[in-house]
Amino acid sequence: MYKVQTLNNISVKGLERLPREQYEVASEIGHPDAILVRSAKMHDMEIPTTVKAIGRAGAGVNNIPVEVMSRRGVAVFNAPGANANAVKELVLAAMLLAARNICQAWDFARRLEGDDASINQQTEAGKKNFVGFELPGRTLGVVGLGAIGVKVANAARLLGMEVIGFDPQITVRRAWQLASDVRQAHTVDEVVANSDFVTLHVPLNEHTKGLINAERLSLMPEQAVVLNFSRAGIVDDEAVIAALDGGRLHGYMCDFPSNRLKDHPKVVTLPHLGASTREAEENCAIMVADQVRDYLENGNVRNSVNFPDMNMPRGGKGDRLAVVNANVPNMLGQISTALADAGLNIDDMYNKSRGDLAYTLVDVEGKIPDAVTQRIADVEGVLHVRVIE
Ligand SMILES: NC(=O)c1ccc[n+]([C@@H]2O[C@H](COP(=O)([O-])OP(=O)(O)OC[C@H]3O[C@@H](n4cnc5c(N)ncnc54)[C@H](O)[C@@H]3O)[C@@H](O)[C@H]2O)c1
Ligand SMILES: O=C(O)[C@H](O)COP(=O)(O)O
Repeated sequence: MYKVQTLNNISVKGLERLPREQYEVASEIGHPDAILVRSAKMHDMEIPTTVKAIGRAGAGVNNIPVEVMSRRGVAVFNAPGANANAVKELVLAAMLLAARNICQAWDFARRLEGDDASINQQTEAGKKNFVGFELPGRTLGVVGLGAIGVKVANAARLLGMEVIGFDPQITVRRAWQLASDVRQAHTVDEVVANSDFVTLHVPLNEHTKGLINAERLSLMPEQAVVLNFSRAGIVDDEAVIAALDGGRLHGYMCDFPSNRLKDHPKVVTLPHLGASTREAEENCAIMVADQVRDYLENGNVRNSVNFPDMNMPRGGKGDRLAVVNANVPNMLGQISTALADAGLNIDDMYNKSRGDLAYTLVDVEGKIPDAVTQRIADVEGVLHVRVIE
């Protein structure tokens, strides 16, 4: 029986992928084999030594101590693209909210008092304060052309906007998906200097923290709009507030409320709603549950952020050994010697590396005795080893 701990609400559609006969799933559970999580912060959490996999039912993994997990040989998975449409739709909504001053105007309308004739009179007198602008012909700058950025860029083209994008590590797959008339920028500065709207779709890390700062805001055209549906921290809140108060920025639309931001008249903060659609929650949960299950039951790896992709079909009649180790010479030699010394014949073997980490699956004829597993676990550089029956 595998044990899976959930740290957030994970869609039942995903949990249903873990059959009850084989899986015990609960928010509180001893000795879990895997953890399923959304945005719960795991950096200060004591992660049990029994954990072999962490599945993030979503995109961003900045809430997970990925490097620490890599050193422990724990695989971390996410659900790339599974919530991209949900975020795209919210970004489009936010662009329209900003362009037409909808939140401010709605707020005005909700505060109207008096009889209907008076409300009508106040409406007609007040509407001049909310005159907006239209999207066709305006330029949208997209920083980060991954699953979400590409969808936002393509949708903006269909709305008649010019689009300029920047992503120095764009994948071939995303480049194929991107509308061919999206202009390529070579720096973030080039994006911000040429965009009426700038939208951010990059992970939060040491390179993207404070990506939109006072200097970059000063390059933006007058009355531009910044959209941040990626992470708090990618935008310097103080710099944005200064740019809004100084009249350079028209608005700041984001998914991350804070005391400084939430009541500002030119800021709209939503409560981290980007991925909060039924469809996205289901997509993410299903994708990550399937991946974690395949890893626990077969050792296969798909959409991990720290392990190499690996898919070795189960054909053999014996045990499968899964070894996570440092990516250094002679590890395979030591693993196969330990098996050979125990008289175990290798049926199939697959080894791949990713950065400092290497991962090996070995199918043997017969059962692997505990002593052999222990001998391999004791090899210097082996981070984690397990036998899958
Ligand atoms: N608001 C929400 O609810 C919500 C939902 C989903 C994702 N997100 C956030 O959005 C981020 C992006 O999600 P995604 O699914 O598009 O991820 P993704 O991995 O598909 O795309 C990220 C892209 O950013 C690019 N990139 C990385 N560093 C960059 C830099 N310094 N400059 C330019 N490009 C850079 C990468 O090359 C990649 O193409 C996630 O990491 C997450 O933090 C938020
Ligand atoms: O990175 C993500 O996928 C989003 O921020 C979604 O977070 P959530 O799963 O907590 O809604």
